[in-house]
Amino acid sequence: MLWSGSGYGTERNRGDRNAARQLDDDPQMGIVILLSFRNAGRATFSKETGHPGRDRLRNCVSSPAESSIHIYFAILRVVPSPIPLHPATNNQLASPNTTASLPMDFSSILLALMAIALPMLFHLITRAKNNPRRGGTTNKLPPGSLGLPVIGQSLGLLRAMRANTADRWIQARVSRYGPVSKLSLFGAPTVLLTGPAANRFQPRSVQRILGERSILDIMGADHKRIRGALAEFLKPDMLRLYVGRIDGEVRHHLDGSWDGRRSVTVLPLMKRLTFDIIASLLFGLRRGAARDALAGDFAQLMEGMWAVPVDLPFTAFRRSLRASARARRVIAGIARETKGKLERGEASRSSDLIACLLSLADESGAPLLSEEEIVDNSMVALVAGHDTSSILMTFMVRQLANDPDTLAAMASRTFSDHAMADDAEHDEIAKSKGAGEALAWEDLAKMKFTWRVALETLRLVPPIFGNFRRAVQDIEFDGFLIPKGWQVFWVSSVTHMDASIFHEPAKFDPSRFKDGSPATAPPCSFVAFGGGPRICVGMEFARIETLVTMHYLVRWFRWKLCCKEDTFARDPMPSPLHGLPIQL
Ligand code: HEM
Repeated sequence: MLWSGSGYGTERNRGDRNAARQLDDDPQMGIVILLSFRNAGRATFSKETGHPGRDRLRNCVSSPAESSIHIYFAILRVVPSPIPLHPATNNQLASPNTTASLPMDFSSILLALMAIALPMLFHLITRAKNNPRRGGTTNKLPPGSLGLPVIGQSLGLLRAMRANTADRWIQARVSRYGPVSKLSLFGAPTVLLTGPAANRFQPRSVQRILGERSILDIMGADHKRIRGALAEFLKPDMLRLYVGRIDGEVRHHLDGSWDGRRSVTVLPLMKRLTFDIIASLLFGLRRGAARDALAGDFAQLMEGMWAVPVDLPFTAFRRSLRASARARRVIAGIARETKGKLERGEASRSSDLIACLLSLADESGAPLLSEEEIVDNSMVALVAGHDTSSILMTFMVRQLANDPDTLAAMASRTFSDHAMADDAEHDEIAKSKGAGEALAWEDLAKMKFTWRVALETLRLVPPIFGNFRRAVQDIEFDGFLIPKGWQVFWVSSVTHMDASIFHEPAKFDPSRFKDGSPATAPPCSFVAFGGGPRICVGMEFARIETLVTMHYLVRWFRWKLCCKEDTFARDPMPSPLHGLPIQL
């Protein structure tokens, strides 16, 4: 529950500078956690080699309270944690050896001392302010205990996450204190909220790796302007032009990386496929060395997004910043080239995202977005777009491996009963196409059941664990006060697994999305794509690439899971055991 930034790591490092500054300005800042998005729950704690895991977890929070959280995690970094490795993954906790490999120079020692002192001070100040005997606001704060200074309930939660029992951990709090409760996490006072109503807060974010002018970092009119610009390209009217190009990427990928193999590992392949699709559509990058290099840079960039934001040699964060700088140079170069092409009439607004953004002008005819904004938001779209859909498709493959009825409703159960499967929607569509003919927009409209399967998969395993919001003013929530400046965090599990909203919530039942959304569900109940003014702007894009990919997968392949143990971890994005190896 500590990762943020729409789950793309987009907020992890945000506000590193601001955080410390704002903490000074306002010692009362804290975190509010909205437990309304699914918390599938397990954070892995990794090697100190820059692998995501613990590094990721410790850095994803970037709020006014973030500095104390980062410092808290710095403690975990220099002091070996007593918490054991979760057996289900290869990820390891930092051992004394791995910590010993850290450069324990003066800055590390200073960091460690600050790590201990600042959160404690912060905790004590906040506690004092909230003490009723001192005229604080405790009487309006929710029930619950802040626990021990600095540590609070953090270790209990972290342990639960690593054991993939965070859902239960949270549910236990809800049973004990009700839907709104306070606790202390990572050195900051925190409020847990549950229910659809909790999904309606405004986010804040700052992002170091993706740039300061990204949609994730800005608010108000600027957010509207940039969102409007991205939506211009990501709207259905525009995307319908690209179904053929996506179809080409999918078929090329399946031909090259799946066909003729006896087994494949799904998650990394899906990541590469979604990267290729998005690089092609957003940047017009064709297959080849430039695209491969950018894919490498993005993989490195992603690792650092969940790393401690300490810009020192050999850290994942430093590597990520460097990869980000390289990627930005490439994108800036593409933007310059595209500008030239637009001027010479060799490209049009609909060529790709960059051409579209460059073509937009305000009422006075001036460019709507600055060059920096174009680069930053292209970076966001690339990160946001490929790390999410890839997870959705991976978990659909996992589901279909053990769910022959769902598979049969999508395509024939086996290749041999093909002729009998008249009602299977992908077989129906295929019958209407000529050999090798690409799918078209109209075909996607017929894939209703497949999209329901996707939505149900997203309900059970939302790629985005949650996101941060910040109270821009004092808020009354359910009779309790969320003070201005407190960070608010929503997670999806409680809402998605709420039996009063989703009947038999643990059951995989695509029919609950028959009309596109659960018939009786209140607004903000299905929140895999978020909700409100920050709802995912790439939803339609995700729908298209998912449907096209699933069409060819279920028509061309049958598969079995290789691992007997069918588990997944939150790393912090959901990640099936060993990346989901399957036998084809
Ligand atoms: C299955 C796939 C996807 C899922 C589950 C997903 C989920 C989300 C979620 C939960 C948010 C945050 C909403 C909030 O804070 O309330 C979000 C925001 C966003 N998504 Fe997606 N997303 C997906 C695919 C995509 C794709 C393909 C793109 C781009 C091509 C994209 C671009 C964005 C952007 C730019 C935002 C920020 C919107 C804003 O702040 O106004 N997403 N997404």
